[in-house]
Amino acid sequence: MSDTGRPRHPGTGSGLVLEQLSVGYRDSGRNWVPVLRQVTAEARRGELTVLLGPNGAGKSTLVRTVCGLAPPLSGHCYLDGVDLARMSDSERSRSLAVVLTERGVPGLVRARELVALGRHPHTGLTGRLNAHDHRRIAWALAAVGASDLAERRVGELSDGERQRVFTARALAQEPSALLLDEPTAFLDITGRVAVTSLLRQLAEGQHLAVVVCTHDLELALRVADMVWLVSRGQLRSGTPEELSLSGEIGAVFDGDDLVFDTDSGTFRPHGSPEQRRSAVVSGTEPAAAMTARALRRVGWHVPGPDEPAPPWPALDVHVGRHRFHSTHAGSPHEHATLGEFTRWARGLARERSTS
Ligand SMILES: Nc1ncnc2c1ncn2[C@@H]1O[C@H](COP(=O)(O)OP(=O)(O)OP(=O)(O)O)[C@@H](O)[C@H]1O
Repeated sequence: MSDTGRPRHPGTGSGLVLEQLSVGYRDSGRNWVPVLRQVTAEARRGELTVLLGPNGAGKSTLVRTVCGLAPPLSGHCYLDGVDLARMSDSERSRSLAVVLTERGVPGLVRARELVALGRHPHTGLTGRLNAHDHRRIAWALAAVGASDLAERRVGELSDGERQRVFTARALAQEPSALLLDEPTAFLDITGRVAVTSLLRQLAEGQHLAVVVCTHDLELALRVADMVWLVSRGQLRSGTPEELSLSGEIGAVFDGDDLVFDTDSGTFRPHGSPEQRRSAVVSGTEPAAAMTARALRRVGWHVPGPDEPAPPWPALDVHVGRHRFHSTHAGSPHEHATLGEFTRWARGLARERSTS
């Protein structure tokens, strides 16, 4: 029997298990339309599992079903051997914490108060926090490196800081599994690397099954223990290397402008030299504008303020207050001065025009 007193499913271990699960949505005629059919996969405790797939593949529909916001059309989803569909709402909210993409936050709430909401499934009807609850809130803030943000108002936090606080709220629930939808969506390169590494550490350190739904393909492939790849109604699971070598990542994501390079495990633009040397620059002005200018001078194609950004830039640069952060072929780079960065970018542009 499980901690909740419910029978465990014999074939399932710890973590989140999808078994022959079909998920879908209700159309305007109130009929259920399947999006993913009979998928079977496992997200183990201690591991970071990344849910990937092109737009419209069914990632959000799967997340909604696992969270209990939509019923499975058939099949099961088990958490630590217990069928989530058979859990009460309060049981589910104690075991499974969900961080959805939330931008509309009551700005006046302090970070500590927001994290305290994570204790709600444990505090009973009174909602009164005891010493254990307070310890757990402080622990959750510390676990995401946000103790110094505790008394700050949530509305004043940066996107990256806010993401940490929402993750702390989920951790305060003391869940067995953590499910996050696009946790890096509004972050710059540094923030994306930091949040992804944090989730990796939490999975291992807290022995949680962490499932992250993201479009951040290259970063995901670098840090994921397992990938759930959804496309055309199916889900394939495997390590990033397995899915790269089998050609499944390429089959799903290769496009007119982009090809998956199995040697490096990253995507590269193919086609015109402009695509191969396309760059985007964000960050503090006027340094960002000067950086774009330096990049153009050494051979990069950087769109002007009124031009659309390339969907898959070969070089993604963020100009911080004291450093230049960039991502090229999935690897982060850092330079202290614009001169140093420009020399590095010039070499890279030459490489990319000959390779
Ligand atoms: N309520 C709905 N009504 C109509 N179509 C829906 C509904 N919910 C989902 N769909 C359709 O189901 C498919 C899967 O949608 P879903 O949002 O799960 O994809 P996704 O992988 O999360 O996409 P994205 O990466 O663009 O967020 C899409 O074709 C979508 O249009």
